[in-house]
Amino acid sequence: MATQGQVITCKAAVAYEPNKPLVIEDVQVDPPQAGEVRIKILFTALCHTDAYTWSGKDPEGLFPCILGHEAAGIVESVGEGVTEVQAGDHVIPCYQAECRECKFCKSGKTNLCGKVRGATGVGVMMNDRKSRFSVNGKPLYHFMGTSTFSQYTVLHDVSVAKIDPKAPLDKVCLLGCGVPTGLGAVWNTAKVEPGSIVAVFGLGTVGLAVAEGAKAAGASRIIGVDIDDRKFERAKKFGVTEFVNPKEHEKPIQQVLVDLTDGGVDYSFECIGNVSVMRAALECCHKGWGTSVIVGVAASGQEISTRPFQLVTGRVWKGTAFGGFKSRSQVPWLVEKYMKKEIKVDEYITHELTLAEINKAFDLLHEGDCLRCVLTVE
Ligand SMILES: NC(=O)C1=CN([C@@H]2O[C@H](COP(=O)(O)OP(=O)(O)OC[C@H]3O[C@@H](n4cnc5c(N)ncnc54)[C@H](O)[C@@H]3O)[C@@H](O)[C@H]2O)C=CC1
Ligand SMILES: N[C@@H](CCC(=O)N[C@@H](CSC=O)C(=O)NCC(=O)O)C(=O)O
Ligand SMILES: [Zn+2]
Ligand SMILES: [Zn+2]
Repeated sequence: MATQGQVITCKAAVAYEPNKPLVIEDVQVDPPQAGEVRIKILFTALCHTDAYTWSGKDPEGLFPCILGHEAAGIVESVGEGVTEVQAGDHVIPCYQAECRECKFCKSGKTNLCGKVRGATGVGVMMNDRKSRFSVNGKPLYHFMGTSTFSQYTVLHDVSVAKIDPKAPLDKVCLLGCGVPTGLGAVWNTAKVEPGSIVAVFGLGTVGLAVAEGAKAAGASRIIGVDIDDRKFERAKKFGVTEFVNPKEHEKPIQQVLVDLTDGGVDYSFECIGNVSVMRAALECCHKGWGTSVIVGVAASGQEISTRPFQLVTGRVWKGTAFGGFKSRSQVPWLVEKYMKKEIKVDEYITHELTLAEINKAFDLLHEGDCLRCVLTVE
């Protein structure tokens, strides 16, 4: 490859400061070092977690940086010792790594991986604790170990899932975050059984994927809760069977749901990132067994609370990261499921723009009818 071993200059969207428009810059991307992979990103979507970090409310948010973590691309070159991918492979960057060797990976109890998390949380690569990105000689921080708002990016090899080259990258880029998170919250974290009553708080991409997962799991009722009525019609296509808008009720939403379900739901999922809603999601669960899963990401300084009695009386409070999926092992499997039309992906894409239009894409993300906006990066 002509670019192998060379610094590549390419376009990237740089976040210089919280909430200030991203700037499309010519950035320099260093070659991958040992255990690293340089990827040509072809498509990236925007996730609300990008917006959250950009807002300045993420305690791990560092600036200037290159955001982005829901993407697909092709390996451009690999560093020394990389064996599982090679130039030309089609891949999905995985913000949640899977090394298969660390205490977490070997535990069989979690999809979290400890190998590179200490570096990805502070915006650098593990090898030399430095960034592979710079602009005019000044380093830019990496984000979530992925930084996909760039035509080229460098990842740790443990964060790269090799996928079927026949899969359409402009669609399967969504399998880098939101859709697997919702499906996995149901299948892996909650393990919803057939016949269950499920409540989904927040009907964005993640909440709709929860509904899709719950329908596939055989839930008998899937109650969608959202403050925006416009979300309801679309949610039916993802499996939501009933809708509740908390604004239309005087009683607390947890009481509304308890009354609707003869004592509470079997499973609830908070897909917003609002700590008051997290409490309601727990408290609408059935005494003795109801389980609530926190999926939404809440801002720095926010804390959850409830009466311990809620747990003493058998409700269970859990959380999920990337839906509990082991990234390198299971993202290719999710891609296959999509290819076999067993899971939706296209249906979550409501907008398509280019990397140059990224600020417009963030504006869209905050409007009610946008689920995922896919950017063409090339
Ligand atoms: N745990 C994980 O691994 C992941 C977490 N996330 C997080 O999941 C959350 C949801 O992401 P998206 O679906 O993309 O967001 P979104 O913004 O598209 O959806 C949120 C929905 O919640 C609704 N909503 C807002 N306030 C509400 C309230 N008080 N009561 C009821 N509904 C309300 C909104 O109208 C919207 O429909 C975000 O916090 C995101 O950061 C996203 C991906 C992975
Ligand atoms: N830096 C943030 C962390 C926010 C968070 O919880 N991220 C999720 C993924 S959200 C994807 O869109 C996650 O998987 N967390 C596990 C992890 O190891 O980061 C903060 O501190 O708030
Ligand atoms: Zn995300
Ligand atoms: Zn690991």
